[in-house]
Amino acid sequence: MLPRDQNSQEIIDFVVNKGNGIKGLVDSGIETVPELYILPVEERLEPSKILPHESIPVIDVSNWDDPKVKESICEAAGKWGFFQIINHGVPSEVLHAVKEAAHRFFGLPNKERNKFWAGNSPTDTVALKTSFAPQAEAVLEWRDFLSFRCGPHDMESFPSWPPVCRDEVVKYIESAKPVIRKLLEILLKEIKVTEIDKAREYELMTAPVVYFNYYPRCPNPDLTAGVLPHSDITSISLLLQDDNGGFYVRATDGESWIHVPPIDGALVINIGDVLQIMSNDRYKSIEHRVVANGSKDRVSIPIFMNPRPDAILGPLPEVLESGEQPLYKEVVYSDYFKYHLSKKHEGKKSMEFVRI
Ligand SMILES: O=C(O)CCC(=O)C(=O)O
Ligand SMILES: [Fe+2]
Repeated sequence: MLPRDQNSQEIIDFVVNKGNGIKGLVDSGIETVPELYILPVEERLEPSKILPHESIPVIDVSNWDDPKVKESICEAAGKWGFFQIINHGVPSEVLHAVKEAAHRFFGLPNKERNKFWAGNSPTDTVALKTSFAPQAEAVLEWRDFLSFRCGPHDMESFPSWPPVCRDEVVKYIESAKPVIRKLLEILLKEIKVTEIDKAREYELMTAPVVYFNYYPRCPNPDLTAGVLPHSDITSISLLLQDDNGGFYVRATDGESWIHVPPIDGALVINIGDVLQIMSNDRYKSIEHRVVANGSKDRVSIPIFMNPRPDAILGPLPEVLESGEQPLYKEVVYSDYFKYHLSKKHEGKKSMEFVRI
Protein backbone atom coordinates (compact mmCIF):
# COMPACT_ATOMS: atom_id res chain seq x y z
CA MET A 1 0.00 0.00 0.00
CA LEU A 2 1.18 3.50 -0.80
CA PRO A 3 1.37 6.12 1.97
CA ARG A 4 -1.65 8.46 1.76
CA ASP A 5 -2.82 11.54 3.66
CA GLN A 6 -5.91 11.14 5.82
CA ASN A 7 -8.37 12.60 3.33
CA SER A 8 -7.12 10.37 0.53
CA GLN A 9 -7.23 7.35 2.84
CA GLU A 10 -10.88 8.11 3.65
CA ILE A 11 -11.68 8.33 -0.04
CA ILE A 12 -9.87 5.05 -0.73
CA ASP A 13 -11.95 3.51 2.02
CA PHE A 14 -15.23 4.74 0.56
CA VAL A 15 -14.43 4.21 -3.13
CA VAL A 16 -12.32 1.05 -3.05
CA ASN A 17 -12.62 -0.79 0.29
CA LYS A 18 -16.35 -0.22 0.71
CA GLY A 19 -16.98 -0.77 -2.98
CA ASN A 20 -18.81 2.47 -3.81
CA GLY A 21 -16.62 3.29 -6.78
CA ILE A 22 -16.08 6.73 -8.27
CA LYS A 23 -19.75 6.61 -9.27
CA GLY A 24 -20.69 6.40 -5.56
CA LEU A 25 -18.40 9.34 -4.80
CA VAL A 26 -19.89 11.48 -7.57
CA ASP A 27 -23.41 10.57 -6.39
CA SER A 28 -22.48 11.71 -2.88
CA GLY A 29 -22.39 15.23 -4.34
CA ILE A 30 -18.69 16.15 -4.60
CA GLU A 31 -18.14 19.43 -6.44
CA THR A 32 -14.38 19.33 -6.88
CA VAL A 33 -11.92 16.64 -7.89
CA PRO A 34 -10.33 15.19 -4.71
CA GLU A 35 -6.55 15.33 -4.35
CA LEU A 36 -6.39 11.54 -4.84
CA TYR A 37 -7.52 12.00 -8.45
CA ILE A 38 -5.35 14.99 -9.41
CA LEU A 39 -2.59 14.14 -11.87
CA PRO A 40 0.83 15.81 -11.79
CA VAL A 41 0.87 18.48 -14.52
CA GLU A 42 3.25 16.48 -16.74
CA GLU A 43 0.84 13.54 -16.89
CA ARG A 44 -2.17 15.57 -18.03
CA LEU A 45 -3.15 15.69 -21.67
CA GLU A 46 -2.14 19.19 -22.72
CA PRO A 47 -4.05 20.50 -25.78
CA SER A 48 -0.68 21.26 -27.39
CA LYS A 49 0.01 17.50 -27.49
CA ILE A 50 -3.08 16.78 -29.62
CA LEU A 51 -2.77 16.65 -33.42
CA PRO A 52 -6.12 18.05 -34.56
CA HIS A 53 -5.78 17.10 -38.22
CA GLU A 54 -4.65 13.49 -37.86
CA SER A 55 -7.00 10.53 -37.64
CA ILE A 56 -6.81 6.76 -37.58
CA PRO A 57 -8.16 4.96 -40.68
CA VAL A 58 -11.85 4.17 -41.05
CA ILE A 59 -12.32 0.95 -43.02
CA ASP A 60 -15.52 -0.18 -44.67
CA VAL A 61 -15.55 -3.97 -44.25
CA SER A 62 -18.83 -4.70 -46.04
CA ASN A 63 -16.83 -6.97 -48.36
CA TRP A 64 -14.28 -8.89 -46.31
CA ASP A 65 -12.99 -10.67 -49.41
CA ASP A 66 -12.00 -7.52 -51.24
CA PRO A 67 -8.15 -7.54 -51.36
CA LYS A 68 -8.18 -3.77 -50.77
CA VAL A 69 -10.05 -4.25 -47.50
CA LYS A 70 -7.53 -6.86 -46.37
CA GLU A 71 -4.67 -4.62 -47.34
CA SER A 72 -6.12 -1.64 -45.46
CA ILE A 73 -6.57 -3.74 -42.32
CA CYS A 74 -3.02 -5.11 -42.33
CA GLU A 75 -1.53 -1.74 -43.18
CA ALA A 76 -3.46 0.02 -40.40
CA ALA A 77 -2.46 -2.70 -37.91
CA GLY A 78 1.21 -2.20 -38.79
CA LYS A 79 1.26 1.58 -38.91
CA TRP A 80 -1.34 2.85 -36.45
CA GLY A 81 -2.22 -0.24 -34.41
CA PHE A 82 -5.74 1.19 -34.46
CA PHE A 83 -8.57 1.59 -36.96
CA GLN A 84 -12.32 1.94 -36.98
CA ILE A 85 -14.54 -0.43 -38.95
CA ILE A 86 -17.95 0.34 -40.42
CA ASN A 87 -20.51 -1.97 -42.09
CA HIS A 88 -19.14 -4.83 -39.98
CA GLY A 89 -22.43 -6.65 -39.62
CA VAL A 90 -22.94 -6.30 -35.84
CA PRO A 91 -26.51 -4.96 -35.78
CA SER A 92 -26.84 -1.38 -34.55
CA GLU A 93 -29.68 -2.47 -32.24
CA VAL A 94 -27.27 -4.81 -30.46
CA LEU A 95 -24.75 -2.00 -30.01
CA HIS A 96 -27.39 0.41 -28.82
CA ALA A 97 -28.87 -2.13 -26.41
CA VAL A 98 -25.55 -2.98 -24.76
CA LYS A 99 -24.78 0.73 -24.16
CA GLU A 100 -28.23 1.16 -22.59
CA ALA A 101 -27.56 -1.94 -20.49
CA ALA A 102 -24.31 -0.43 -19.18
CA HIS A 103 -26.15 2.74 -18.16
CA ARG A 104 -28.83 0.63 -16.50
CA PHE A 105 -26.27 -1.26 -14.44
CA PHE A 106 -24.46 1.88 -13.30
CA GLY A 107 -27.81 3.57 -12.66
CA LEU A 108 -28.67 0.92 -10.04
CA PRO A 109 -28.69 2.07 -6.42
CA ASN A 110 -25.25 1.72 -4.81
CA LYS A 111 -26.44 -1.20 -2.73
CA GLU A 112 -27.50 -3.19 -5.80
CA ARG A 113 -24.37 -2.41 -7.83
CA ASN A 114 -22.20 -3.22 -4.88
CA LYS A 115 -23.38 -6.85 -4.86
CA PHE A 116 -21.06 -7.40 -7.82
CA TRP A 117 -18.02 -5.67 -6.27
CA ALA A 118 -14.91 -7.83 -6.76
CA GLY A 119 -14.78 -10.23 -3.84
CA ASN A 120 -18.53 -9.91 -3.06
CA SER A 121 -19.81 -10.98 -6.44
CA PRO A 122 -21.88 -14.18 -6.54
CA THR A 123 -19.66 -15.38 -9.41
CA ASP A 124 -15.98 -14.91 -10.23
CA THR A 125 -16.90 -14.31 -13.88
CA VAL A 126 -18.39 -10.88 -13.09
CA ALA A 127 -16.54 -8.25 -11.07
CA LEU A 128 -17.05 -4.55 -10.44
CA LYS A 129 -13.86 -2.56 -9.82
CA THR A 130 -12.60 0.99 -9.88
CA SER A 131 -9.55 2.74 -11.39
CA PHE A 132 -7.00 0.13 -12.55
CA ALA A 133 -4.70 -1.02 -9.74
CA PRO A 134 -5.63 1.23 -6.76
CA GLN A 135 -3.12 -0.49 -4.45
CA ALA A 136 -0.28 0.57 -6.74
CA GLU A 137 -1.51 3.98 -7.90
CA ALA A 138 -0.55 7.32 -6.34
CA VAL A 139 -3.38 8.91 -8.36
CA LEU A 140 -6.57 7.02 -9.19
CA GLU A 141 -8.34 6.90 -12.56
CA TRP A 142 -11.82 8.41 -12.83
CA ARG A 143 -13.44 5.16 -13.92
CA ASP A 144 -15.40 2.18 -12.61
CA PHE A 145 -15.72 -0.99 -14.66
CA LEU A 146 -17.73 -4.15 -14.62
CA SER A 147 -15.99 -7.11 -16.27
CA PHE A 148 -17.62 -10.23 -17.69
CA ARG A 149 -15.48 -13.26 -18.45
CA CYS A 150 -17.04 -14.80 -21.56
CA GLY A 151 -15.10 -18.01 -22.24
CA PRO A 152 -17.05 -21.20 -23.01
CA HIS A 153 -17.27 -22.44 -19.39
CA ASP A 154 -17.78 -18.97 -17.97
CA MET A 155 -21.24 -18.87 -19.49
CA GLU A 156 -22.34 -21.57 -17.04
CA SER A 157 -22.53 -18.84 -14.39
CA PHE A 158 -24.83 -16.70 -16.54
CA PRO A 159 -27.75 -17.08 -14.07
CA SER A 160 -25.65 -15.17 -11.48
CA TRP A 161 -24.90 -12.27 -13.82
CA PRO A 162 -26.73 -8.96 -13.23
CA PRO A 163 -30.23 -9.37 -14.71
CA VAL A 164 -30.35 -5.72 -15.87
CA CYS A 165 -27.66 -6.27 -18.48
CA ARG A 166 -26.72 -9.93 -18.96
CA ASP A 167 -28.77 -10.69 -22.08
CA GLU A 168 -27.36 -7.65 -23.86
CA VAL A 169 -23.77 -8.65 -23.05
CA VAL A 170 -24.25 -12.12 -24.48
CA LYS A 171 -25.88 -10.79 -27.67
CA TYR A 172 -23.06 -8.29 -28.08
CA ILE A 173 -20.23 -10.79 -27.74
CA GLU A 174 -21.94 -13.42 -29.85
CA SER A 175 -22.53 -10.94 -32.69
CA ALA A 176 -19.00 -9.54 -32.45
CA LYS A 177 -17.14 -12.88 -32.40
CA PRO A 178 -17.39 -13.58 -36.16
CA VAL A 179 -16.02 -10.08 -36.85
CA ILE A 180 -13.09 -10.63 -34.50
CA ARG A 181 -12.36 -14.02 -36.04
CA LYS A 182 -12.40 -12.53 -39.52
CA LEU A 183 -10.00 -9.77 -38.50
CA LEU A 184 -7.61 -12.25 -36.89
CA GLU A 185 -7.73 -14.52 -39.94
CA ILE A 186 -6.82 -11.64 -42.23
CA LEU A 187 -4.04 -10.37 -39.96
CA LEU A 188 -2.53 -13.83 -39.48
CA LYS A 189 -2.68 -14.80 -43.11
CA GLU A 190 -0.55 -11.78 -43.90
CA ILE A 191 2.15 -13.18 -41.59
CA LYS A 192 1.93 -16.66 -43.15
CA VAL A 193 -0.36 -18.33 -40.63
CA THR A 194 -2.92 -19.82 -42.97
CA GLU A 195 -5.26 -21.37 -40.44
CA ILE A 196 -6.35 -20.59 -36.88
CA ASP A 197 -6.07 -24.12 -35.49
CA LYS A 198 -6.67 -25.11 -31.86
CA ALA A 199 -3.18 -24.10 -30.73
CA ARG A 200 -3.52 -20.66 -32.29
CA GLU A 201 -6.99 -20.27 -30.88
CA TYR A 202 -5.53 -20.94 -27.44
CA GLU A 203 -3.07 -18.09 -27.94
CA LEU A 204 -5.44 -15.64 -29.55
CA MET A 205 -9.04 -15.88 -28.56
CA THR A 206 -9.97 -18.48 -25.94
CA ALA A 207 -10.65 -16.14 -23.05
CA PRO A 208 -12.67 -13.11 -24.15
CA VAL A 209 -13.62 -10.50 -21.56
CA VAL A 210 -16.21 -7.74 -21.93
CA TYR A 211 -15.93 -4.54 -19.88
CA PHE A 212 -18.52 -1.93 -19.12
CA ASN A 213 -16.27 1.11 -18.57
CA TYR A 214 -18.13 3.88 -16.79
CA TYR A 215 -16.77 7.41 -16.46
CA PRO A 216 -19.15 9.55 -14.42
CA ARG A 217 -19.29 13.26 -15.18
CA CYS A 218 -16.25 14.92 -13.65
CA PRO A 219 -16.27 18.42 -12.09
CA ASN A 220 -12.84 19.22 -13.53
CA PRO A 221 -11.83 16.81 -16.29
CA ASP A 222 -8.59 18.64 -17.10
CA LEU A 223 -7.04 17.67 -13.77
CA THR A 224 -7.61 13.95 -13.85
CA ALA A 225 -7.54 10.88 -16.15
CA GLY A 226 -10.38 8.59 -17.25
CA VAL A 227 -7.72 6.01 -18.11
CA LEU A 228 -3.98 6.73 -18.19
CA PRO A 229 -1.85 5.84 -21.23
CA HIS A 230 -1.53 2.08 -21.63
CA SER A 231 -1.55 -0.60 -24.28
CA ASP A 232 -3.92 -3.56 -24.04
CA ILE A 233 -2.45 -6.94 -23.09
CA THR A 234 -4.80 -8.68 -25.52
CA SER A 235 -4.33 -10.24 -28.92
CA ILE A 236 -6.90 -7.85 -30.32
CA SER A 237 -9.47 -5.52 -28.73
CA LEU A 238 -12.74 -4.28 -30.13
CA LEU A 239 -14.18 -1.13 -28.60
CA LEU A 240 -17.65 0.32 -28.71
CA GLN A 241 -17.68 3.93 -27.56
CA ASP A 242 -20.63 6.25 -27.07
CA ASP A 243 -20.97 9.68 -28.66
CA ASN A 244 -19.19 11.65 -25.91
CA GLY A 245 -15.65 11.41 -27.30
CA GLY A 246 -12.54 11.64 -25.13
CA PHE A 247 -10.65 8.61 -26.45
CA TYR A 248 -7.10 9.32 -27.70
CA VAL A 249 -4.42 7.15 -29.29
CA ARG A 250 -0.68 7.76 -29.52
CA ALA A 251 0.35 9.31 -32.83
CA THR A 252 3.03 7.70 -35.00
CA ASP A 253 5.58 10.29 -33.75
CA GLY A 254 5.40 8.53 -30.36
CA GLU A 255 4.82 11.89 -28.63
CA SER A 256 1.49 13.37 -29.64
CA TRP A 257 -2.09 12.15 -29.36
CA ILE A 258 -4.92 11.74 -31.85
CA HIS A 259 -8.59 11.90 -30.96
CA VAL A 260 -10.75 8.98 -32.12
CA PRO A 261 -14.03 10.65 -33.05
CA PRO A 262 -17.17 8.64 -32.26
CA ILE A 263 -18.81 7.39 -35.48
CA ASP A 264 -22.32 6.09 -35.10
CA GLY A 265 -22.32 2.29 -35.56
CA ALA A 266 -18.52 2.00 -35.88
CA LEU A 267 -16.26 -0.24 -33.80
CA VAL A 268 -12.72 0.69 -32.87
CA ILE A 269 -10.20 -2.12 -33.33
CA ASN A 270 -6.74 -2.25 -31.83
CA ILE A 271 -3.85 -4.65 -31.81
CA GLY A 272 -2.78 -5.72 -28.31
CA ASP A 273 0.62 -6.68 -26.88
CA VAL A 274 0.06 -10.40 -27.56
CA LEU A 275 -0.27 -9.90 -31.31
CA GLN A 276 2.64 -7.47 -31.40
CA ILE A 277 4.77 -10.15 -29.71
CA MET A 278 3.49 -13.00 -31.90
CA SER A 279 4.01 -10.98 -35.07
CA ASN A 280 7.53 -9.96 -33.93
CA ASP A 281 6.55 -6.28 -34.29
CA ARG A 282 4.79 -6.50 -37.69
CA TYR A 283 1.67 -5.29 -35.91
CA LYS A 284 1.78 -2.57 -33.27
CA SER A 285 0.09 -2.43 -29.90
CA ILE A 286 -0.37 1.29 -29.47
CA GLU A 287 -0.90 3.35 -26.32
CA HIS A 288 -4.23 4.97 -25.73
CA ARG A 289 -5.93 6.97 -22.99
CA VAL A 290 -9.28 8.42 -21.97
CA VAL A 291 -9.97 11.96 -20.79
CA ALA A 292 -12.78 12.39 -18.27
CA ASN A 293 -15.92 14.22 -19.38
CA GLY A 294 -17.05 17.50 -17.81
CA SER A 295 -20.69 17.36 -18.78
CA LYS A 296 -21.86 13.77 -19.26
CA ASP A 297 -21.46 10.21 -17.98
CA ARG A 298 -19.51 8.27 -20.61
CA VAL A 299 -19.61 4.52 -21.26
CA SER A 300 -17.38 2.39 -23.45
CA ILE A 301 -17.65 -1.35 -23.98
CA PRO A 302 -14.49 -3.14 -25.06
CA ILE A 303 -14.14 -6.83 -25.85
CA PHE A 304 -10.66 -8.04 -24.97
CA MET A 305 -9.54 -11.21 -26.74
CA ASN A 306 -7.07 -12.99 -24.49
CA PRO A 307 -5.02 -16.17 -24.53
CA ARG A 308 -5.65 -18.82 -21.88
CA PRO A 309 -3.56 -18.06 -18.77
CA ASP A 310 -1.23 -21.03 -19.41
CA ALA A 311 -0.65 -20.24 -23.11
CA ILE A 312 3.03 -19.74 -23.94
CA LEU A 313 3.59 -16.68 -26.09
CA GLY A 314 6.43 -15.64 -28.31
CA PRO A 315 7.13 -14.69 -31.91
CA LEU A 316 5.47 -17.22 -34.23
CA PRO A 317 7.63 -19.81 -36.04
CA GLU A 318 6.03 -18.76 -39.35
CA VAL A 319 7.33 -15.22 -38.84
CA LEU A 320 10.84 -16.34 -37.91
CA GLU A 321 11.04 -18.89 -40.71
CA SER A 322 13.27 -16.74 -42.89
CA GLY A 323 15.92 -16.42 -40.18
CA GLU A 324 14.58 -13.23 -38.60
CA GLN A 325 15.70 -12.80 -34.97
CA PRO A 326 12.99 -12.96 -32.29
CA LEU A 327 12.47 -9.63 -30.53
CA TYR A 328 10.72 -11.19 -27.52
CA LYS A 329 11.43 -14.06 -25.17
CA GLU A 330 8.78 -16.65 -24.51
CA VAL A 331 6.41 -15.91 -21.67
CA VAL A 332 3.51 -17.68 -20.00
CA TYR A 333 0.52 -15.38 -20.45
CA SER A 334 -0.42 -15.48 -16.74
CA ASP A 335 3.06 -14.17 -15.80
CA TYR A 336 2.58 -11.36 -18.30
CA PHE A 337 -0.77 -10.23 -16.98
CA LYS A 338 0.30 -10.58 -13.34
CA TYR A 339 3.19 -8.23 -14.07
CA HIS A 340 0.83 -5.84 -15.88
CA LEU A 341 -1.62 -5.79 -12.97
CA SER A 342 1.06 -5.19 -10.34
CA LYS A 343 1.61 -1.57 -11.36
CA LYS A 344 -0.29 1.48 -12.48
CA HIS A 345 -1.00 2.00 -16.19
CA GLU A 346 2.40 2.99 -17.53
CA GLY A 347 2.32 3.21 -21.29
CA LYS A 348 4.04 0.22 -22.86
CA LYS A 349 6.10 -0.76 -19.82
CA SER A 350 4.69 -4.32 -19.75
CA MET A 351 6.27 -5.07 -23.12
CA GLU A 352 9.73 -4.24 -21.82
CA PHE A 353 9.27 -7.18 -19.48
CA VAL A 354 9.56 -9.60 -22.41
CA ARG A 355 11.60 -7.66 -24.97
CA ILE A 356 15.01 -9.21 -25.66
O1 LIG B 1 -13.03 3.88 -22.63
C1 LIG B 1 -12.38 3.76 -23.66
O2 LIG B 1 -12.71 4.34 -24.69
C2 LIG B 1 -11.14 2.90 -23.70
C3 LIG B 1 -10.88 2.11 -22.46
C4 LIG B 1 -9.65 1.28 -22.53
O3 LIG B 1 -8.69 1.62 -23.17
C5 LIG B 1 -9.59 0.00 -21.82
O4 LIG B 1 -10.55 -0.35 -21.10
O5 LIG B 1 -8.57 -0.71 -21.98
FE1 LIG C 1 -7.27 -0.06 -23.42
